[in-house]
Amino acid sequence: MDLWWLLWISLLFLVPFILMEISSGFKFHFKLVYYCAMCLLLSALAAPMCLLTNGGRTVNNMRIISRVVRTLKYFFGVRFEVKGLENFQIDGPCVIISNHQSILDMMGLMEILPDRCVQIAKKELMYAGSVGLITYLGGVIYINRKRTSDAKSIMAAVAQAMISDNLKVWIYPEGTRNNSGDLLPFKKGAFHLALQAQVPIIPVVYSSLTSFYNQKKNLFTGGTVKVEILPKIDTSGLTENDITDLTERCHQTMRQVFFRLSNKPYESNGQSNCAQ
Ligand SMILES: CCCCCCCCCCCCCC(=O)SCCNC(=O)CCNC(=O)[C@H](O)C(C)(C)COP(=O)(O)OP(=O)(O)OC[C@H]1O[C@@H](n2cnc3c(N)ncnc32)[C@H](O)[C@@H]1OP(=O)(O)O
Ligand SMILES: CCCCCCCC/C=C\CCCCCCCC(=O)OC[C@@H](O)COP(=O)(O)O
Repeated sequence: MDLWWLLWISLLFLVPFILMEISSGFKFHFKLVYYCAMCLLLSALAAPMCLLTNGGRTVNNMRIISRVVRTLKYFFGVRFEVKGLENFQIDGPCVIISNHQSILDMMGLMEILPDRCVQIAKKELMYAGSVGLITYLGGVIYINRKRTSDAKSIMAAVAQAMISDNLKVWIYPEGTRNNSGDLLPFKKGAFHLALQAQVPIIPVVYSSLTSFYNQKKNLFTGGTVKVEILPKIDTSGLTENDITDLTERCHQTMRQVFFRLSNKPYESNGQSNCAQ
């Protein structure tokens, strides 16, 4: 008899827990699918607008794309508090580096995207249906992360194009999405690029998304993202020998701002600053 009571009582607690788990997991995955579907839909809407306005692949399409993608935040209850927009107001090209936490970052990217700015993306994105098409039309530069020599020669060509076409280039120096609540070590491509083109670097930091978007906890609700555009870092006169220092300096600065914006105490003994 005692055993039966125990069983009933544990069921009383277990069933709602299991149901809650299933439904929150379901809700999380449903929302992610909804997000991807919205990206595909908005890209499919933006593509003909780009083609009709600008005819083909050009950075001018980024204006249309950013305007369309900015509507996404209203569907997902995400808000942005932006500081330092004036730091984007520099004449000529530059390399913009920012932290990359999830596919939701496309909203934060498009929220503040300056004029004449293209992004570096993994080549797999080209095959993401209408999203692939819109990235192509916007002039996104694709790299093959599995072939360092290819990636390097593409980046060298980008350095030339930045100068000749007056382009800003947006790079996620962590090289992959990272929702760990810290920054990954930085890869050096962005810094080589800035030095080769002799252009400044503008760091942009987004606060941690983990309070409202967390894959481990199946959490995806609405929330506010703090964004800070930091003052430019000059690279004139620097040489290849300064790359490691420069990478480390940018990583440290951005990591401090990341912790501050995320209301977390700064841990100075975090991950090594440079990718090995
Ligand atoms: C609604 C729809 C939305 C619409 C969205 C539209 C917008 C879409 C936005 C999409 C957003 C999508 C976002 C995304 O898709 S994020 C994923 C793709 N992006 C990136 O990976 C960018 C960051 N990665 C890098 O910068 C890497 O360094 C690259 C990729 C370049 C190479 O990486 P890899 O792992 O292969 O090599 P390594 O970094 O270990 O380096 C190895 C060695 O080479 C040296 N080296 C490196 N580079 C250069 C260079 N240029 N010249 C000379 N040397 C160079 C380097 O110092 C090192 O040497 P040492 O120092 O050890 O001696
Ligand atoms: C007809 C073919 C249909 C294919 C459908 C593909 C489904 C994909 C649909 C929507 C994707 C919406 C994603 C928005 C753009 C996200 C860009 C992005 O964040 O890429 C991740 C990349 O930064 C780093 O990748 P990894 O973390 O290294 O991995």
